[in-house]
Amino acid sequence: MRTLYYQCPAGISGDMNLGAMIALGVDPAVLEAELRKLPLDGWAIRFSPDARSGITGTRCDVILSHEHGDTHEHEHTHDDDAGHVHTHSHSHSHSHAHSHDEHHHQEHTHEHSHEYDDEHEHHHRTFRDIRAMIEGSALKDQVKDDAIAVFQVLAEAEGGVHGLPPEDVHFHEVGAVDSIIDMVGAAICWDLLGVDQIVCGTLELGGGTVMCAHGRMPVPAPATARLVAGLPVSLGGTNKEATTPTGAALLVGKRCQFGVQVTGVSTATGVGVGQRQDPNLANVVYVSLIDSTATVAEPNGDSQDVVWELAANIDDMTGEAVAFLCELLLEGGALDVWQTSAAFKKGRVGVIVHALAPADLVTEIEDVFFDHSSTLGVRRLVWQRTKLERQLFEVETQWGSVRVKQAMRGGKVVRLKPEYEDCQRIAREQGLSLTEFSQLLAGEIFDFGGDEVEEGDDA
Ligand SMILES: O=C([S-])c1cc(C(=O)S)c[n+]([C@@H]2O[C@H](COP(=O)(O)O)[C@@H](O)[C@H]2O)c1
Ligand code: NI
Repeated sequence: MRTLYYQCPAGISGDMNLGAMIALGVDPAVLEAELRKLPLDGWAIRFSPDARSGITGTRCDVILSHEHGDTHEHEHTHDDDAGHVHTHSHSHSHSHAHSHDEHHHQEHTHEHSHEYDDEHEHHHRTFRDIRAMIEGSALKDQVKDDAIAVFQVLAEAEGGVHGLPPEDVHFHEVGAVDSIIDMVGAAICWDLLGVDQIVCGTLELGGGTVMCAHGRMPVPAPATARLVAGLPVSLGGTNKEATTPTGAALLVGKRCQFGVQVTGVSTATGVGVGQRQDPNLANVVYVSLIDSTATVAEPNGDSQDVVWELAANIDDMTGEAVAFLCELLLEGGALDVWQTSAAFKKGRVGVIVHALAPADLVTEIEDVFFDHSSTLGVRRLVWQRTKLERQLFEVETQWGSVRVKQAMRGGKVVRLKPEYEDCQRIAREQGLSLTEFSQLLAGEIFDFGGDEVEEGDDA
């Protein structure tokens, strides 16, 4: 299970997220090659080292060129307090394409005076258009699903604000090419990083007001406010727009879990730098990749990992039904399954069924509990586990082949255990009790020279 853990004390926006993804290790050339699978022209993407309030990280700039043959960079600075500060001396204005302030543009002056239909040239897009474009591309299915999901939640939020069905939401700024790149780019990066889930602590929204196509609006902007309803947020950490609708949609659309515990090994960290210098707080997002299945080597040669214990109280099932449940839990990938006896309320005597689950199978094993027991709830507990190094060997004995599990500590063999299934098979064949056979075998296996064989992880 690979978790992307977002810390957003200065909020999040689409470009901050992409900067963090590159800082985490995504190859910018691979990201760009994937993005080129979209039928979009007139854009380039640039990543550069930068810093905010002394915190270094990666900054993302999406550079747009006009679609009418001009090749100059389309770089605007938008200051959310001052409104649009860039100057266009030519006649068109394309307010929809101006992502404000945080959105990767720098001040510029246009000297030319061409005329064109702004709505047409800049392709104002509905959510329906954007979804069709993504669906029709050669992107991976997982990427398409995530990209559409993040646009979907944004369309629902914008639709709620403007009184439109999500399909018909007209993505003003958000429909601009740079926003599509932010959203689809995020989906590509999550896929490249092998992310299974994303988790976030408290999300800072910011404060003050912001200028956009609707005029001056409060922060959080109405779409952001809708997106974060029900989530743990903080406000007023700065008087700027900290979390944009795009940033919030990325988290919500990817079904981010807020405030939950994450355990595992931190394999990479990345800092994404926002466009704005903010005197009140470092305008960056911190993202860590946590691998819950990774094993950490300890100095003494042991290794550590994390396992989950799932448990359910069962007081109304037959012994046979409980045994069947335990079998299915093991078949479902539980590392171990055991029962403890307990007396429950109303004088009911029953069992607690415990299953030890690797981090990447917690949901599947929980499903087995719900599908095959009468329980109404499954408890979860995370354990840090120290593991001895283990090997499984096949040993040729005078009675046939026997698998033997060997545990090592500090380079020495500290346990040797023949596999029960092999022992009972041979005990039957030889007409011996299990104890008798085990004693006969003991003499042989302490001096074996077997071949290592594959074993599944177990408790
Ligand atoms: O132009 C529109 S419709 C618009 C709507 C809203 C709402 O909340 S509704 C907000 N904004 C502002 O535009 C910029 C860019 O946002 P991105 O998500 O594209 O980064 C930002 O300041 C929004 O608050 C625009
Ligand atoms: Ni809007």
